[in-house]
Amino acid sequence: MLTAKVPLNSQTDAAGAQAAVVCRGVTKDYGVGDTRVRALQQIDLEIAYGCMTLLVGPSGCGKTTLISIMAGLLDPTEGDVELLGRSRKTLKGRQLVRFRAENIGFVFQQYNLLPSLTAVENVAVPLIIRHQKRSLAIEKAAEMLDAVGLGDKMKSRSTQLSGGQQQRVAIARALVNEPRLLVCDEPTAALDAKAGRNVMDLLRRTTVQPDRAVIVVTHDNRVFDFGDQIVSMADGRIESIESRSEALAAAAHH
Ligand SMILES: Nc1ncnc2c1ncn2[C@@H]1O[C@H](COP(=O)(O)OP(=O)(O)OP(=O)(O)O)[C@@H](O)[C@H]1O
Repeated sequence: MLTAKVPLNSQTDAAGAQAAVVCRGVTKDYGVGDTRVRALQQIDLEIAYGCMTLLVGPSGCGKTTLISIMAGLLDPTEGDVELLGRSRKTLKGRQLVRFRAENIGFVFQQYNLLPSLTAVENVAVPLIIRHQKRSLAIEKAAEMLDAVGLGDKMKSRSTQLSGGQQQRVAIARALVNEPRLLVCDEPTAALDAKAGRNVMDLLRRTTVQPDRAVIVVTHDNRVFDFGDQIVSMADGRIESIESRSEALAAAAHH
């Protein structure tokens, strides 16, 4: 067991399903006084376990702000957030940093790989930071790289990899701690259509599990059919929530 996981969430909905993240009345303001910008307004949202949730909407509608709050990176101005069964208000300072490191993985549009390290060393970084023995960390990282289809690129540096391959290394790095919540901000934006679909397919295969949840912010309508639920935002609010079957039916009518 690599990480101390929090116990399963006691939060249940009417159907008895558990939610990985619950937002209640979440509002976020940036700045103060005349410069104040209300980025989120009264967001109520549940992110179910076992699902990939896509967060979509026009530029500036608040997607990055909302996932930053759901990933425990940003405090809401008002409202409650429950993260993997823990009230956000009970997580402060070093405890919050540790909770994030143990439970939440991040994948960004920019892969943020360290160019002086090999692929396997990049994937091992989160384990080494958490004081895993180097040889064990490299072993675990190699398994993860294999799982994302890069078993033959262990020793490659990022400059020798394609964009899609670098994003797969970044996904392996985000998954090496076995996070229960994976948060991805525009993971396919820098990729061509085929590499984008490969990355989404990989995210689904490796992360959609009964005790995990994945949230993906995307502009990329080429990947909408990968989501189990599609949350559309506009102007800091949630406009609609569609399940996979509804989204596919709507797409078929266009
Ligand atoms: N640090 C900040 N300070 C002030 N305003 C901010 C800050 N970050 C975001 N905003 C504002 O909050 C609103 C929501 O921004 P956010 O980045 O969450 O939107 P987004 O939907 O992710 O946009 P994009 O798709 O362009 O990345 C915007 O009006 C933005 O200008």
